[in-house]
Amino acid sequence: MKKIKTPILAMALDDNISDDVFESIEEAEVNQNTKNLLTTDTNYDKRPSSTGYRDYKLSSATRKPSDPSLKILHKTILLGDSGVGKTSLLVKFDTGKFQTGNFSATVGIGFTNKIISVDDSKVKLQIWDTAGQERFRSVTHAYYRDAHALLLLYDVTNKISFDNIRAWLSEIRDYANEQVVIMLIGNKADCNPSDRMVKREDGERLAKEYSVTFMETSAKSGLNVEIAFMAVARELLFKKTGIEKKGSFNVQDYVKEQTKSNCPACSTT
Ligand SMILES: Nc1nc2c(ncn2[C@@H]2O[C@H](COP(=O)(O)OP(=O)(O)OP(=O)(O)O)[C@@H](O)[C@H]2O)c(=O)[nH]1
Repeated sequence: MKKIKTPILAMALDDNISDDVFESIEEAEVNQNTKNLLTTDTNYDKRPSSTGYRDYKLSSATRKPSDPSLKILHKTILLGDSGVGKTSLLVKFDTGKFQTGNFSATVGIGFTNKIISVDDSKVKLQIWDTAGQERFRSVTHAYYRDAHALLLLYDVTNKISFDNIRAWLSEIRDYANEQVVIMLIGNKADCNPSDRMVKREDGERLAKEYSVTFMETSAKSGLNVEIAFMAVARELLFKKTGIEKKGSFNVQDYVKEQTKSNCPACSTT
């Protein structure tokens, strides 16, 4: 089995979220285009980073998943305009860190695997961080089709990034699977009230219109970051097993419940 290392594959250990590094290329489906984008674009820096962060994910380790259920990957993709905080959200979730003032646009696409414990099950999310810049759009489209979940971000301090959400949703309709789980995320909720350009209610309204789950997050403060990925993991697990187990799970109710204690300005639809 051929292995490929991408720059974003080392993980931080957590109570219920564990690491899983250097997954097989069969599962990862990293194609040659991606490899090229990850390694040859010299417009940004001599050492391009698929994550936008120069020194993120340079360590290496090899570990095989011992649990056979972990062979099932749930492909989750972060989407949204350049600069909305996709990489920051992933880095925060993965390492618990926020790197301020270190913005360099993501080049192409790269992934991180993360195993999330949901009750007595484990869900393996393969989280793809995409470049928000227009010039990479045709590359990222190719990844939508087999995605199980999409986290679509805008920046609450950037109205244009919010206005572009409709266009993103239309692209998703064109390229993604109908069953894909979509979560709309207003990031940078830590901002000063005077910098906020998109009201939470506007995000909620748009999410309702498209029947998708909504929440506000902050990669800087960590607000709702784990909840966002946990909600996706739970929803995907429910979609896979819910019918057999005759259980019921409503992702919107889950998010509402989980986020209500965080802060009054960060609840959900
Ligand atoms: N205040 C604040 N700043 C943030 C937050 N998330 C990201 N940023 C900042 O926003 C800038 C862009 O963040 P990135 O994570 O690189 O954005 P991106 O969406 O990955 O951008 P592309 O790679 O170009 O698609 C960086 O300077 C971050 O430090 C947040 O939650 N709060």
